[in-house]
Amino acid sequence: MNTAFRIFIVEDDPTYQRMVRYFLELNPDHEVHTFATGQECLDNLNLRPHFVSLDYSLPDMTGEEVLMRIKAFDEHINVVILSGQRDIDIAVDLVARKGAYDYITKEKDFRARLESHIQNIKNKLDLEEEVDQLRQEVVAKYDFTRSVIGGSPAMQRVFRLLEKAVRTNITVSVYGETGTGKEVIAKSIHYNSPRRNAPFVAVNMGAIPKDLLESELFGYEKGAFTGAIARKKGQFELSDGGTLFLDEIAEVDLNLQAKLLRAIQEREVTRVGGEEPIPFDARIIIATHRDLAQEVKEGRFREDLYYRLLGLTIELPPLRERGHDIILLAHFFLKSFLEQNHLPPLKLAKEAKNKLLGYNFPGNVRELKAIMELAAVMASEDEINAEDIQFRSIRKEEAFLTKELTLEEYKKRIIQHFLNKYDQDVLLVADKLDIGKSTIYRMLKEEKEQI
Ligand SMILES: Nc1ncnc2c1ncn2[C@@H]1O[C@H](COP(=O)(O)OP(=O)(O)OP(=O)(O)O)[C@@H](O)[C@H]1O
Repeated sequence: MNTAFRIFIVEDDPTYQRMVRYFLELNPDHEVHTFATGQECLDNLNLRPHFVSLDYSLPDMTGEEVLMRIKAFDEHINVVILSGQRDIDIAVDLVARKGAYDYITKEKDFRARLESHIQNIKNKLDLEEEVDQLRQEVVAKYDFTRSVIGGSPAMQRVFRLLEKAVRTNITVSVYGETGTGKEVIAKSIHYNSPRRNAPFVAVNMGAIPKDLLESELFGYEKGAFTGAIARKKGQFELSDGGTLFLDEIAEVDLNLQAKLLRAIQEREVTRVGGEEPIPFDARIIIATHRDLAQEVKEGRFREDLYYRLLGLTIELPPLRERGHDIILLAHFFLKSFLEQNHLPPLKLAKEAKNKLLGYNFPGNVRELKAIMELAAVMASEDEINAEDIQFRSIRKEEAFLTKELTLEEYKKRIIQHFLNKYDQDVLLVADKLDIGKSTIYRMLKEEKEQI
């Protein structure tokens, strides 16, 4: 702890009071205050003691009453009851039911026990401080103005939606190819929302075997099935107060979809093998790389669940459509990798940038991250050159020609692709494709009219 550890001794026996004060003050980190009555102690609670040693029998009120009023003032104050032999039963009850930290009897080992309690409470407070600090760090990490990198018009649109999403509890559905950052977006929403101090729980529906998914989501009661040796909470319950991120939602089978719908609609779950409905309060964020509307059309996804989950829709564009973001992200990943590995800075050569800009990134941002990390390792001297950038994607490029469009439609797609790639810069795209800029303007006008 950085500040003094503040101790209240509430004790009407002056000899005891002096003795306890003496040995506790031997530790220079302790700030000790003594009070002979319950009222005096209560009057000074604004000093915010970390620890109160409370004699059970005081002249003006019982230890129970003082305890209750301390807890009503601030339930985090740790109170140890000092009791005589005849009050032990009451003291035990105060620990079990009224929130006292423990009780001590005034016997030989009294000093050792008091000191051990104080040490435990200090450790507990240190841990709480550490957890708080870590929590702040996570929150700062997911401040989306810093953690989600992107300056392209497509990502600016995403940022505007993120700002709207964090203000309410609306369900959010995130669509995007693999590696486009769906989970990063979900975390950013959580850590920028008022729910940031409650849990963010992510469940990858595609990664859990089908027959385990239900108990994973909803939990189970002891004896619900062979192997259920103790009751277990499900992810819905664990996300209470926070955010539940259901990744790869399209992978859930129709049977479980019905149960999901019920849970989300009623805002309560029933554990497998249980009867009692358990309410939960979590914001739901879903993600998929599939076209969920198409899944509905083909009968693989329930229409009612689809509409329930739709909420605010965020479409993450593939990296190849984010223009200069490729370079922003490349620098970002390069810098973090070098920092994490305590390596000196590296520049990114122009040819290396051009090589990156000309690639279609089937694995999206995740692939770029891996490429940059490898490039940092491969680079000699202080620069990453074109040959340090290695593409090893195992995914095929989009099967462009299998779509069977008309030549005119292909033309539009190609122009649109280049517009996205070069941040809607018509002149640059006209130059790259070697066509007249009026062709592009005409196409854009036609599209507008169709809308
Ligand atoms: N805009 C971004 N800014 C910074 N990092 C990003 C961004 N988008 C993605 N990343 C990083 O790329 C990697 C992949 O992101 P993430 O896991 O969120 O993708 P995903 O779409 O959920 O993937 P999948 O569909 O495979 O589950 C992560 O390391 C993530 O931190």
